[in-house]
Amino acid sequence: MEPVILASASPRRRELLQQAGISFEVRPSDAEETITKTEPSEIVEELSFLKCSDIAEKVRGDRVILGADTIVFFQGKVLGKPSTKQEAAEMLESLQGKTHEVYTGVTFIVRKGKHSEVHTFSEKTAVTFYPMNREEIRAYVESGEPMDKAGAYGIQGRFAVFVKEIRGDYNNVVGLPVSRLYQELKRAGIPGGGISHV
Ligand SMILES: Cc1cn([C@H]2C[C@H](O)[C@@H](COP(=O)(O)OP(=O)(O)OP(=O)(O)O)O2)c(=O)[nH]c1=O
Repeated sequence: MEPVILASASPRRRELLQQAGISFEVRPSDAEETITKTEPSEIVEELSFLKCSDIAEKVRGDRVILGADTIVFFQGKVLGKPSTKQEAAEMLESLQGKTHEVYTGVTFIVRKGKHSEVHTFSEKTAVTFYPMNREEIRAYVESGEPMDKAGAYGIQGRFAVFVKEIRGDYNNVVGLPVSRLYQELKRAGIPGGGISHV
């Protein structure tokens, strides 16, 4: 089978696919991320579809194209990637000491001849932070780690010391629920669930 085409610039998604043994090549999408939904699961599913279909339109042949999107959801608000350090600090100030949810939406399109099958799903993980003081928030923001991450933190980085508890798939927080993805690829009839046994 040809490698999966990953429609994402996220280094975390690359690492997770590598770890899972799913062979892939990268073709990031620059599709505009327009939201028409209100439910967090629908938002991430819609955005993952936008990224995936953007690349699916640009590639030829029988291929599997994969897109994903991650957001943080807290008290009815969607937190994406912060655009300034100030915004990052505000996000962390609101999340510290409390529990929020991380949603990742995944779409993969299976192209066979003239036919395309679209598969979309999302996963939710609840994450609880320990309380953080001003100095801890300031120092973390200064580390630069928050800026390319939804909710202004990376569970896989130095932020780990502030994570009290998680409920659900850890990899979903990092940006790609690989176990669910593997199950869905298998269910869709992708040989070996996309894992190459070479
Ligand atoms: C909550 C959290 C998010 N993130 C990351 C995962 C995603 O890369 C990012 C959310 O932004 P996304 O818009 O989902 O993805 P992206 O812009 O990085 O890549 P692309 O659109 O090309 O697919 O936040 C972490 O790395 N660790 C975390 O703990």
